[in-house]
Formats: sequence, C-alpha cells, structure tokens
Amino acid sequence: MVTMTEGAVPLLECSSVVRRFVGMVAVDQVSIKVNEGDVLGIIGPNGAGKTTLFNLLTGQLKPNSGEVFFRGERITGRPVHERARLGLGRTFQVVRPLPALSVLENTMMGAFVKHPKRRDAEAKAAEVLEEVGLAHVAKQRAGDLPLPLRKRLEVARALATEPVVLLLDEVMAGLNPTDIGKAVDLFHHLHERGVTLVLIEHNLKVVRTLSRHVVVLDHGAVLAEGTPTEVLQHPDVVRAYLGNRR
Ligand SMILES: Nc1ncnc2c1ncn2[C@@H]1O[C@H](COP(=O)(O)OP(=O)(O)OP(=O)(O)O)[C@@H](O)[C@H]1O
Repeated sequence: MVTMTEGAVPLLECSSVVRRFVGMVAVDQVSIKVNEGDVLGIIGPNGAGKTTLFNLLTGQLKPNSGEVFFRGERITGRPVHERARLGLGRTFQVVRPLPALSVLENTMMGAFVKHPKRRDAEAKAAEVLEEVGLAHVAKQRAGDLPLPLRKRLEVARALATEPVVLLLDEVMAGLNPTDIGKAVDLFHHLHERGVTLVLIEHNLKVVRTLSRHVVVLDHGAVLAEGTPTEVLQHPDVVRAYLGNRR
C-alpha cells in the first residue's frame, strides 16, 4: 500500500480556480490537493461543477483565474496531451470508444501517448486489457460491448496512458451491484500498485469504500472536505446533497 507523505509536495493541486460559462460560475475559487497514494472522492449534486473541475485539472478547459500544479510545477496553460505525458489520466463521464475499432485498438489510442511505435503500443494495450479483465474481448468491436464492459474499456484506455494519477468521472454510473463490486476491486488493485485516484462518484457506498478523503462541491464551491465519515455527517452536506436525494 502506498501511503501519503506528510508535508510532501502534492502530486496534483489546484489553487483558487474559477471557470465561468455564459451567465454562471461553474467552478468558484476551488482549491484542492491530491497527495501521492491518495484516493480522493469528489461528490456533489448535479451541476455542482465536478466534471468542469476535472476538465480544468486535465486541460480540456482553461480556468478564468487560478492555477493548476503537477508535482509543484505550474501546468495551468499546458495542453491535454502534455499533461497526459506527465501522468495525468482521465476517463469521461460519457464513454466514447471509437465503435468500429476493436477493444485492443481503442486501448492503443491511450498507449500511443507514451509509446509512439505501433508494436509497443499494442503490447502495452494487451497488458492493460489483461489487467482490467478485457483480454477475452480484445478483438471485438468496441461498439458491440455492453455498457459495463464499455465503461471498463474507458478505464483501460486511460490506464494505457500509464497515469500516475487517474481521474475517474462517474465510472460506476449505470452499473449493477455485481459490476460495481468488480469495478471497486479493480480500483483497489490499481491503488495497491501505486496509482493515485480521484473519483467523481454519486454512489456514496462506493465513495465510503474507496476514498480516504472527500471533497464536496456545491454550486461550484467547496462545501466541505475531510474523511468520508466526517463529510457525510456534515450538516451542510446532508442538507445540500443527501437532502436532494431523499
Ligand atoms: N461547456 C459548457 N458551457 C456552458 N455551461 C456549461 C458547460 N459545461 C458545464 N456547464 C454548466 O456548468 C455547471 C457545472 O457543470 P458540471 O458538468 O461541471 O457539473 P457536475 O457536477 O459534473 O454535474 P453532474 O453530476 O450532473 O455530471 C452546470 O450548470 C453546467 O450546465
């Protein structure tokens, strides 16, 4: 098990990031730190700004103000592919494999980030498919996979970039309890082998099981943070988040 080092430079950090869209502030002065070996859960009601925050961290969006750091280095203006090469991996909420390509070829798309030669990318992709339990469907068209396996392919594609930190955007959504259990096992395994995880997750049982720390976003701002137990008992969180779900 990888442990957090007190006082060490955070692996990934954002400081007072703000992102506005027309007529609204989607992310409002958010500062978070992700330490090496952490599993950080990000929760909050629909529209709270969780995916926008991911986009700011990975470079899909630039903040209107605020900074993003990777291992203490400012990366705020850097493009997505450069951040991917540094070790920032992510999945997307809406899984979008290239349907006509095989599972292996889709996974190779991620592997090309670090392995420009086709043969190397293919070997890496095959290794990742073995790890995530998709080796048996490697040759199938991605478009023919059922949702749980498409979600797993999304994780495989991200893992093939060899991330140091993997940002998971609602990878459990739409899965049944058995498939959720398998996904949780996979993320435990990835954490055990040293991958730092940040997960946006609506399933609070999953959040409790996986996360060491939780940040709650509401209306673009951090409403609470702490251990899962602290956060899920916080009166403002119960009101803003759990209250909505009752
Ligand atoms: N590209 C965009 N243009 C305009 N508004 C946007 C854009 N992306 C997000 N928003 C708005 O910003 C707010 C935050 O959206 P975001 O997707 O980050 O929330 P979320 O917490 O991930 O929600 P969910 O749990 O529903 O996925 C929402 O009101 C959304 O409509």
